[in-house]
Amino acid sequence: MGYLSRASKTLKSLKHFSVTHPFPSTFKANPLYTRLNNNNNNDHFGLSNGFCSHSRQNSKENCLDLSQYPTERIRNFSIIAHVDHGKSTLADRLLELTGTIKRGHGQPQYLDKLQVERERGITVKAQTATMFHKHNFHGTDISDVQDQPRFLLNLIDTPGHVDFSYEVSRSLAACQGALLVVDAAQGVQAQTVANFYLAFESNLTIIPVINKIDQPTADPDRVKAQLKSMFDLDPSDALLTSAKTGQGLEQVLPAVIERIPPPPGKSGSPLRMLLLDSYYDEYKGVICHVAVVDGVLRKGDKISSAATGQAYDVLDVGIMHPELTPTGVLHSGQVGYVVSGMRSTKEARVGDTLSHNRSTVEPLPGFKPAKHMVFSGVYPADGSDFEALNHAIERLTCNDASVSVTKESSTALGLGFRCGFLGLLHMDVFHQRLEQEYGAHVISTVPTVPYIFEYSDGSKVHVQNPAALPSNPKQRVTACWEPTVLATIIIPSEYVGPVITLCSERRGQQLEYSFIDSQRVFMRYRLPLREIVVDFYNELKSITSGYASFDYEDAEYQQSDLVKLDVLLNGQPVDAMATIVHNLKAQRVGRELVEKLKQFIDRQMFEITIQAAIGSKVIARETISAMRKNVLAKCYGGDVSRKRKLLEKQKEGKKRMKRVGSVDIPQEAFHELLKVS
Ligand SMILES: Nc1nc2c(ncn2[C@@H]2O[C@H](COP(=O)(O)OP(=O)(O)OP(=O)(O)O)[C@@H](O)[C@H]2O)c(=O)[nH]1
Repeated sequence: MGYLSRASKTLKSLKHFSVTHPFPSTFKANPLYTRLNNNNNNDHFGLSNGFCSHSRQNSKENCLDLSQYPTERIRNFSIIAHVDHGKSTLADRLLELTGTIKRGHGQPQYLDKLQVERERGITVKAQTATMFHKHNFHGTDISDVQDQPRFLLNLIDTPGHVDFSYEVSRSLAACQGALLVVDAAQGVQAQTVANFYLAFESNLTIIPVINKIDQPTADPDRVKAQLKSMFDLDPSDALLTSAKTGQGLEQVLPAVIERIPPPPGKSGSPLRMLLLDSYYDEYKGVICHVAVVDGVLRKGDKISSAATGQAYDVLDVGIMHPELTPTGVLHSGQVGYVVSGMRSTKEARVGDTLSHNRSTVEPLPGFKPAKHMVFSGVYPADGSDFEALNHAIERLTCNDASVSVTKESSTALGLGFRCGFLGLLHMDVFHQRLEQEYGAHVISTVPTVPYIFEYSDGSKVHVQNPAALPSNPKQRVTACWEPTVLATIIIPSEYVGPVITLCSERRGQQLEYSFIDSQRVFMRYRLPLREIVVDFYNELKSITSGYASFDYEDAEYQQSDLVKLDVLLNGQPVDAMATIVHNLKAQRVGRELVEKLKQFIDRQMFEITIQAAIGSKVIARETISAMRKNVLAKCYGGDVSRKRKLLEKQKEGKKRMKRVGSVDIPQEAFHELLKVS
């Protein structure tokens, strides 16, 4: 079951409980606790020495009395790494070690709770879990584990893919340290570099963890040397672990406690908390994840938002342990959740400062707004579903604050939305979540990057939708600019040639070329964003047999020679298929577009011409000859009910088509166009 549904189930059970019984004043009565305790028998807290040990109830209650954790006994840390280097698996092991989840709980990558994360095996949302751990500082002579001081540890598991680095940077705002996980065989990769700098610039204490040392090709010494040469990290500080076999894991939490400083907040100061994330629950409304920087938050308090000035009552407050666990209070330095009756997504702004109502506090710095790299139209597959899609997008954006949404309309597709995403994977994941979590079927238009066009009257416009440009931009446009990125590419040295060729084909400019060690090359390129959003990474992977790693950060705009490419069906332009391309590539892209469309549009009762044009100049053309698609063609004789079934299926398929003029276009045609670069 996905995280959201599990969390909402928990909330539902709490809600139900509060109707039939007074809300539990002690944790003993909490049904969630009962569930955990029953599930775990003696195992839940008895996994190891030094942890919030004992299965007994009062021990759990002791842990959850948050007043016993002054900031000196709190550590907030993230796990950051390149994709697939083992963050989520390491998080699983730490949750098990501390008894927060049962060992062998069933599902690996426990904190990857969304269906899309499980299906794709990637982390998309940062997830926080609170753990309790007993620790004896070096030199302190406390031999009995029971007498050792207990620490509250907030672990934030972060995504590795470049599209989700906004999640990483937001998570780091709640932390004082980070475990930088590096695969012992693959070594430092592009996102290792990017994540290191994110943590470094946030002044976090970085603990290098060389993971997967169980692999036959593991070479921890080589990785240590890379960490030293690239980041000046002391090789003796690196922890060697295998999250798979458990080797070396016992050093991780002691290192977290001893090396990472406690959070700096002051309990006695007025309340200030940072809104880190939010999601929508059917019953409770918006659930906010917060980091309490100063002061104390209690259930029943009245709080207000610095961004909107709106006041709210705190209806519920607690920690993620790892599910929502009410505690009634959060002290400074702690990370947890707050339910405050927010009903709309617009109220929960990530990066907002929440404080006690009417108190005047300096707002926290918040976050840099998300930078949208790719824009695409999102339309309901069936035009009558617009309201349902509107509702679904509103709910989903509450859980994914990095998507921008504005309404738009298209002559071909009707009413819809223009959405801004952090990258193509982000866009893909957003669509998948709309479908899986909200049952919405959508058609998305060709993704575009945000261009700037200057018109002859001197005005400049940001263009996120190619359809917004006049068909012959050359008539009025005097200059145009496109966004660029600074890309980091790390590859084994034998692949340098093909990668340089690929980058030049994509209009890249090499900025740096150096060796990380005897086998691996580090390259920096400036590339137009348009050239990397579509299929660059796949091609890079394929020409390097999967060994390349790639990351990018946004850079400034550069002047460019851009044209609008229109697609016409039977002479009629389809606004949803228009795209902006570099003049030099227009011919090739136009040809590919019409060929793709020819493959995906079925023959119809009349001839269809498909054209790609710049202004009035047609640069590519294909024709689909007339014919009714006979779905019964292969049905020689046979049962009449079988024929009826096929015709019904054809009718059903037609519902999923978009009619542009007189031409029916299947959804897949729109999807396929996304892949043309
Ligand atoms: N041999 C070995 N495999 C491991 C180890 N740790 C993780 N893995 C495997 O590596 C793969 C990726 O692990 P994840 O924990 O999902 O990696 P991640 O860094 O969280 O991935 P993203 O969230 O997509 O960035 C999984 O198949 C794990 O089973 C390890 O110590 N040894």
